[in-house]
Amino acid sequence: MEQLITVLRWITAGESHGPALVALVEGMVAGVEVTSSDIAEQLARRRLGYGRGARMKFEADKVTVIGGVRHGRTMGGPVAIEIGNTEWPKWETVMAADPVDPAELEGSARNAPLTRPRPGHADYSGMLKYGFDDARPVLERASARETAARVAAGTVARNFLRQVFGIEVVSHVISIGASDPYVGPPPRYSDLEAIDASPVRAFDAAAEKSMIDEIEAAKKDGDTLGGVVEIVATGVPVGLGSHVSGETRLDARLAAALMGIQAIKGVEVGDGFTTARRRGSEAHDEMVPGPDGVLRSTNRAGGLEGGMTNGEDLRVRIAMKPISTVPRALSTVDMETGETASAIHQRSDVCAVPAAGVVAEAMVALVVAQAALDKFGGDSVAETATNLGAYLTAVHARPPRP
Ligand SMILES: Cc1cc2nc3c(=O)[nH]c(=O)nc-3n(C[C@H](O)[C@H](O)[C@H](O)COP(=O)(O)O)c2cc1C
Ligand SMILES: C=C(O[C@@H]1CC(C(=O)O)=C[C@@H](OP(=O)(O)O)[C@H]1O)C(=O)O
Repeated sequence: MEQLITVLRWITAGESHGPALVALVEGMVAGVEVTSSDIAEQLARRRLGYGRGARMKFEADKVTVIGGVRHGRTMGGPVAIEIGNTEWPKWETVMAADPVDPAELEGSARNAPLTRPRPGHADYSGMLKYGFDDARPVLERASARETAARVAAGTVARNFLRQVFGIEVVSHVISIGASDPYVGPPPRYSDLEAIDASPVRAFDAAAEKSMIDEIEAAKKDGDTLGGVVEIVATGVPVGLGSHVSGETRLDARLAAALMGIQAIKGVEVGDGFTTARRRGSEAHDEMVPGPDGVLRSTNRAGGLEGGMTNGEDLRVRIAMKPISTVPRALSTVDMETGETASAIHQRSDVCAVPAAGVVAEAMVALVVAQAALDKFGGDSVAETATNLGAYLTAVHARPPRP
């Protein structure tokens, strides 16, 4: 029998302008408290952010939980969540699943073949790989609209982590474009409300102003921006993940999940790139005996050593590239004629870094929940909590107090 490496799995389906997106979460224990409004609340956070495009203003995310939850609690089976696209009526012919009468599509601007691939988007490689003359089927699935489904899946993981472990996940934007980066201590979960109230999801007023100035300047120039986001998980017990192989290392799993978010081009664990410039004596987190076990004087490692959590806050950063649908359209090649052309540009976000932070929180919650279920197992919240309790009793007894 094939070895089952992980218990928790998730998958999404659906296109940007299709009728709906769907998220499936398999392997979640029974008894996790989750409601449609919890999911809607997280989805609303993803839509916020200075610099997002027109679509975010007129579209709504319509949440329906279609399986796995009864009266606000998971039942142990796969959780299925549908997010209706309220834009669907405009696209129901162009994106119809069943064949349509060609006469219905004739003259439709929305159905015009997209043959001028955007440098930086999935258009070009997708057209060649899948043999399409039109980039539509590629961009429909490459689009970060899909991240709404990830946030929905992440809500189930988030609630599980809070309920059983007291783990909370928070993110904040460090910088946008060339703005002055935030330097200071990482936020706590209690700071999340204030961060969400910031139009750029900044933790600091000076950094916020610099980010907004950057977005304004880019918008004026018909340009787009990326940036850096930090994600922190608090309350994580020691020992999630494992050193025994590459694929069980939690830093590797987090990096893969975060890199899987559209437009994310870099992941840093703890002080990552800064640590590479330090000497060993200044790079690690020294240990001292404390009343409740071992204490650390710093957390440069971001709570991860040997692919395992070490009991400190888990801290990772992601680098997002600028949006590739640049209003001042970039040069490309028309795939129909072979001639030089301007890349597709209809509408777009100027900057989606604040939204990417909310998506990254969801991915961190899913990966940490997966690692927690790998370690503690169980079929119900109560069973996982009992297993956790026995482990924590053993952990807290070490080392012996002098
Ligand atoms: C929240 C979010 C919103 C995005 N919005 C846009 C957008 O409006 N226009 C665009 O061209 N790309 C946008 N992107 C990025 C593209 O989806 C992404 O660049 C594309 O799928 C190609 O993948 P890659 O950048 O990972 O190579 C967004 C990404 C995220 C995470
Ligand atoms: C719809 C969302 O993001 C979209 C992500 C996206 C892209 O290319 O990734 C392009 C834009 O879509 P459209 O081309 O239809 O304007 C964004 O609005 C969303 O986040 O819900």
